[in-house]
Amino acid sequence: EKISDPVASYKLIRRVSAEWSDIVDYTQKSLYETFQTVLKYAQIPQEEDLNGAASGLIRLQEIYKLYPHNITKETALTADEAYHVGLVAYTEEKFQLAFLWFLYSLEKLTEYSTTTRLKLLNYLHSSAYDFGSLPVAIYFCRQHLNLDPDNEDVKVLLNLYKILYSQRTSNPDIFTLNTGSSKYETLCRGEVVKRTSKRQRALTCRYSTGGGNPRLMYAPVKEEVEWDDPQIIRYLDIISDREIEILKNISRPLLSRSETIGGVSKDRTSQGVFLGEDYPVVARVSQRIADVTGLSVDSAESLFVQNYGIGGRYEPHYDGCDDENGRIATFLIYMSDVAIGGATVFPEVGVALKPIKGSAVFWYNLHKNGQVDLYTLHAGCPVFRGNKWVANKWIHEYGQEFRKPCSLSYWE
Ligand SMILES: O=C(O)CCC(=O)C(=O)O
Ligand SMILES: [Fe+2]
Repeated sequence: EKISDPVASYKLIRRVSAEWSDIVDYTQKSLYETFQTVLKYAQIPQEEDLNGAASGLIRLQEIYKLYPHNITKETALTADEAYHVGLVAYTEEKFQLAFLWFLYSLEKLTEYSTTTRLKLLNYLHSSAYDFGSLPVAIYFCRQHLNLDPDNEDVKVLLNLYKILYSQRTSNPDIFTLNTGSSKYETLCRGEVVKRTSKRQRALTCRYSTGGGNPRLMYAPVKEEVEWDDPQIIRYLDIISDREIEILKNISRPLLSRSETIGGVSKDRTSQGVFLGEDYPVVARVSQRIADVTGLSVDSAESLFVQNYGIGGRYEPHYDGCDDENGRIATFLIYMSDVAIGGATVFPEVGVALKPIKGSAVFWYNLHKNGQVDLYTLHAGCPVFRGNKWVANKWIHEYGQEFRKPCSLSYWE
């Protein structure tokens, strides 16, 4: 949480996961039982966590168009570390990034590295080949053969690459990254769509008492329209720094990997926990949500607190579904600022919402007729620098009959 540089964070995870097992081995021999118990239950990063961190770096590179040299500007990786990131990219079939990491590793190679030149050359030509860049594959294959002239397998490969090269016309440039061009990725990079002046005029702000709610009369909330259709409202200063600290402190020891409908997934790399109303601060936040939105929170889900680490993200999805008592609305509270990245984006409408600590955004996922509003597709962009904390309150249909009545039109 304290480390904001993604590469430094990767290195720390790597160090702890590697060195910890040495400490464990060493202390197995000790007689101190309590120490052993601590070791057994401590949550020390495992190989899976380390691979996850490498995968996070790769996702950041893809979205923000970062070469190994860009992302390691502040913190360099060693040849062994870069080799590991390359391997993870390779297993994810991201051959161009794998290639660039192997190349970086080659540059950083020293006599103390565990990784060898031979291994790297082997991966360099395979990843260039897999990417479709045959001249580069041939170049590194020749280098490989220079170093290991009797290797028959490599000779066969070199011939194969040559034959394929003579037959192929396309030759993609493996040294130049192309950014993902999906709307989601564009928005995450901050390439905002220009707004028409009519649209801009609709984006107003005001103090609101939630339609004369007694609890808000003396302390109206600051409300900003972030988008008009679907309406996305931002509430500023909706939660205090002290409440945020309490929520984080309650959540920290309880966090576990968030899931999607299909279970744990690469699409959603955050940790989360549902907090019950028996915590006074949670009950207070729920009441405030009910006050400002004018909706009932009786049928809502418990508050879901989430933390996103390196490259942590939630790929585009809908919160709502057509079920009876579906998630009619989302109230998303930002419990941290994020130095770079981590915006909530709506690719169908071209909106990017920056996390602002203490603020919240609110939108309806469902039309009045209960069907999903397809414009509410949204995503949490990868966190590039810093740490992102949010809390979600998903509000459901039951209980809103008189607060958000259906329309007379079936289509509305
Ligand atoms: O973290 C974000 O910005 C979005 C989170 C989200 O969409 C969700 O948890 O459903
Ligand atoms: Fe969502």
